Amino acid sequence: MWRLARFTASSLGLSRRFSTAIPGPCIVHKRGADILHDPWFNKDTGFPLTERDRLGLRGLLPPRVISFEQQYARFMESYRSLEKNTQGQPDSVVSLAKWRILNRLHDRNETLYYRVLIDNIKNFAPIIYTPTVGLVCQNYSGLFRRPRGMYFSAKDKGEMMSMIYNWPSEQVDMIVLTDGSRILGLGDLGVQGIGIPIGKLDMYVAAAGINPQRILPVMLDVGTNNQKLLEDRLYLGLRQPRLEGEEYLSIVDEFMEAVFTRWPKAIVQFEDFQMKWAFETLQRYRKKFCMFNDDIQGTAGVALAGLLGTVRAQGRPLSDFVHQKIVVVGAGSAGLGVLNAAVQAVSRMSGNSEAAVKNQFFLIDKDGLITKERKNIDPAAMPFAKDLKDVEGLREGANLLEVVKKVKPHVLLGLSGVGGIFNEEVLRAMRESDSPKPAIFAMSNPTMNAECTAADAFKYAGENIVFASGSPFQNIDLGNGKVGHVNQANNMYLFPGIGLGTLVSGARIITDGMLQAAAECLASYMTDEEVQRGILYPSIDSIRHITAEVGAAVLRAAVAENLAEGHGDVGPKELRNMSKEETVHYVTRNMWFPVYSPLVHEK
Ligand SMILES: NC(=O)C1=CN([C@@H]2O[C@H](COP(=O)(O)OP(=O)(O)OC[C@H]3O[C@@H](n4cnc5c(N)ncnc54)[C@H](O)[C@@H]3O)[C@@H](O)[C@H]2O)C=CC1
Ligand SMILES: CC(=O)C(=O)O
Ligand SMILES: [Mg+2]
Repeated sequence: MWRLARFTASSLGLSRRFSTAIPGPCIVHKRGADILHDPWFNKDTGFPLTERDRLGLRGLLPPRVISFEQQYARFMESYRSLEKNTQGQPDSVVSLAKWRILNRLHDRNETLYYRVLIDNIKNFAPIIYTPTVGLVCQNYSGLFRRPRGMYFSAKDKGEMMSMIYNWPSEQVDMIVLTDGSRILGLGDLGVQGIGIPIGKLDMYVAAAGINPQRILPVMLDVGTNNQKLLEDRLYLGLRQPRLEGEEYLSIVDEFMEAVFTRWPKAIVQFEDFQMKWAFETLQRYRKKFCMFNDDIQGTAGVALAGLLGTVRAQGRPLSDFVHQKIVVVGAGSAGLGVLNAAVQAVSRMSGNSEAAVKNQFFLIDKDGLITKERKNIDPAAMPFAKDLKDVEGLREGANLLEVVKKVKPHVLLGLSGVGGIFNEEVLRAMRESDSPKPAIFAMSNPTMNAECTAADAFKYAGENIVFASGSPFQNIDLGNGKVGHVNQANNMYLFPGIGLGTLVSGARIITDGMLQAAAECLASYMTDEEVQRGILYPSIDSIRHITAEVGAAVLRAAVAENLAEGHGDVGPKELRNMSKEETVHYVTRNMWFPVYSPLVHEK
């Protein structure tokens, strides 16, 4: 049962008032200490006297009832004292201390946790998401206190169909799944990669208002090839090399079958799989199950929106995108996803075939510029390999500096996972770019893996650049009142809306059309005035608003493709008849918002 409530702009971090859904009374079958130990129901000292009486809580709590607002203020006070007390300590120590205090609240009282997260998303996203989540994964075995999510391992083969019923929630809407094989730019972290699905799903709750009772972080532990972890006596995962080939795929197949048998309407987001499995599983499942790969498809949409923004920032019409020279550094799942989306966009804009519009793109991997001369070229990178006759003065394997000097690109975009690879020389070479406003996108995560820092980009490539990074950096003070704006080009601007829009449309698959709608929505979100100032993406403070817009765009695309089967009591016909504004309202109405709901019916 759902009631509508109206919240003020400040309580939701939104630019305008809008309605969202809060749960009505829920019936709790537990009693006494079991309720206090269940973070979903727990209100700590906030239980009103009637609930204490009727749920067997009398005497289990100190007598005074503390309001939600007071609890909130108390938590924020503790958080600020922690900030004060850790001043001067190394960043990693401070970040982990902040993660611990948030995680403890998450373990204890989910309503309060998600409320502080939503209201302080700008400050807390870097803790629960990138960059700190990377550090958490690296130290996971030591930080582990209580399990969160589900673990399916190679040893569970044949058991997954029954195991899936061990999850206590009746309904699951959103699953984020990893095999831990490529965690951010940190490589194979095995079972410790579970931190990523947890962080992504926290963003789902904060940004998309997915009900936290209906999320499920999942680790598929098929072993690890990380020798250090295999030798670590505290390592919590399987101590065996990663499964390969059919053995690997049979584990993923079994998991997918189990999930969709129990929850046919769930959505599975694949996250941080090494490239070969990222592409293979996407092809294998995308027409069969409701799933997408965030690193390939979410990142592509966010990068494309940013690339279109850089055209507008140059004061040029969007159609000029077809003339932009773009160097992509990193030929992995993310880099190739971006290139595929960019090629599709240019092909649409120019009316030429995809094969005919690749000249403006240059792809570099660990062995330098990829050309047709390359031996054993990865099939996924093949379409972007340069013909040497089209790149006069460049050679197979040309290094990044040579390529930048020769091509003079409008955009230099890094998805290599290699920190600092956009060094002083490379950044200085971008001063000779053919663009009046060269763009530098250092998209690798976490911060230490960014291709360059914001400060270096503005210092060496010039104050006139447009800059974006995958993890957050502070804006740069350029002196004389001028500010070098730092954008966060991160798939967090799209994946929550892709998931939410798909969920409330009731579509059973996620198509290119739905993903394209998401990217176009993000691309058109900023005003010309903002884009001229180098602001390509909205502030994370307005993440719920942008997610509602993206979700509605995804939903409308699903309707247009005749895929929307409806959700809850809203059928396909009603979805078809909704105006654009009504779809945004409908999506927003389906967002969960954390408030204490009554646990007993009023007499
Ligand atoms: N900002 C965002 O939203 C996102 C950022 N990423 C980041 O992108 C990075 C890469 O992710 P994936 O593509 O999935 O990884 P991947 O492992 O599939 O690909 C990495 C690519 O970088 C290349 N590379 C390695 N060393 C290089 C060097 N020295 N010079 C040039 N290229 C080099 C490799 O050859 C490979 O092609 C990670 O750091 C990840 O965190 C990924 C997805 C989204
Ligand atoms: C942001 C993200 O998905 C990544 O770095 O892998
Ligand atoms: Mg990822």
